[in-house]
Amino acid sequence: MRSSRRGRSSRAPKREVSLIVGTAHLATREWTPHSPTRLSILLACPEYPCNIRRYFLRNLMSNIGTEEFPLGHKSSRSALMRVSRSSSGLGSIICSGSGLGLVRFDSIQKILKDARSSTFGCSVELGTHFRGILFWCKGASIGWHSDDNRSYLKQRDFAAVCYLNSHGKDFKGGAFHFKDGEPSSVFPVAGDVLIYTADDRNVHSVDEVLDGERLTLTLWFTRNRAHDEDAKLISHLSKSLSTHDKIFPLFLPLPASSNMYWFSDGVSGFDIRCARIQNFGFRFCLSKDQKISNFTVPDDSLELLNMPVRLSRGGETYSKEFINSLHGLQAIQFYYLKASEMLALGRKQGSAAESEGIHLLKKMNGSELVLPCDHLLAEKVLGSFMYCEHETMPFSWDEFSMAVIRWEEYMCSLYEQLVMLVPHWVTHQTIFLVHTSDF
Ligand SMILES: O=C(O)CCC(=O)C(=O)O
Ligand SMILES: [Fe+2]
Repeated sequence: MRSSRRGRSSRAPKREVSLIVGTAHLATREWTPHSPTRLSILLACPEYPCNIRRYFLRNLMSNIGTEEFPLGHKSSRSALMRVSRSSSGLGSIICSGSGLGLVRFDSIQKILKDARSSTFGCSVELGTHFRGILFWCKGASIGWHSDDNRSYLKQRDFAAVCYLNSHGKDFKGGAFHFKDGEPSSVFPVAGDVLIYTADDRNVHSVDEVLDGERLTLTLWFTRNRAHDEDAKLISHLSKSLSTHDKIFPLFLPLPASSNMYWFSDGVSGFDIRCARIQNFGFRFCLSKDQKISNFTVPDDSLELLNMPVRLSRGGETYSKEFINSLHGLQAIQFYYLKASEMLALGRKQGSAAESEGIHLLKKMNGSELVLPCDHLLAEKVLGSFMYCEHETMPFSWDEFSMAVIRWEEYMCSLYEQLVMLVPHWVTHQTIFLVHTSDF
């Protein structure tokens, strides 16, 4: 469905260069324009507003690991699928306890800020009005619009859309179009970044997502420092770090209320955590303690997903207790992301899981949680892409155990980075990339 069709702006400068296509080099943070002539026109523009209105960088983020990036957010976000498009802003990511990706947000933002100032010639220090991961479920689309097209959005000056997964591979549909100028269409590929001015020189739309889930990291930059979200976020983050002296309360996902994960079409419904876990072939089980003490099942059985759970698969239950269902889901997602590496590593090292003392409790009948989940509806809403992703992957508990250990190591390393970065952010009141030599 298309909406708010708008004409081309009279503000468009005469000597306009529509687009620069370049290849970014992450190591040096430089990029090579595919057309040097265009670059010299670009460099001749001293101030904003300048002649460049958009900028398309292929492969800017490929080395950053786009698939890992949304991992924490994928499992911590709530459903909010009534509108098909949901977002996990940095604020909500921190508040949900899933601080993962924050460090990555920071490095990506630095690259984008550099790209923006060299491209758009904007000499004013820009603040970040919003950065977040946008999830586009099946059925999501957005009609013709410019990103500052509401009075409350006027503070947006530049948009940067970083594609975290790929058209054709991860989702169908979901192509991006500019109403005029080049490129007229962009078919997202993980790692590509599109930067454009938020005004009506860049009227654009996104086609309906026909299947799968489209993921972007979207940032809006502002010249009005009063709308910079950094100060708020830094204050929240430094409070969290000082309150929690251990990594886990900060990094493990704290669930929202259960109805936030519930999707209903009015007749039946499903819990997004259940739908996702069953897609991977797992089931949630009661924790050991709940079995031993005469645990009373809460009236709303979905509340059990906010309590410690265990995971089972094919009639076997894994002994580790996860602090809640989102924590278990994160471990599963990490396993599938890293499964091929784990397989290779496992073959080299033998059964690392056994040496680390992880055992399976076999055939624990009766402890599986019976939860309401309409799988046909889940498939209809989330798309069949979700249901075929992992079918071909052979599963191994040993490798799963290794993945759980690696996941925790990975969270610890991010936490350590955060502990070093936050004091710098507090001093400068901005989230920025601090070089390790400055620590
Ligand atoms: O995700 C995209 O390609 C563009 C998104 C967009 O237009 C928006 O969020 O305003
Ligand atoms: Fe937009």
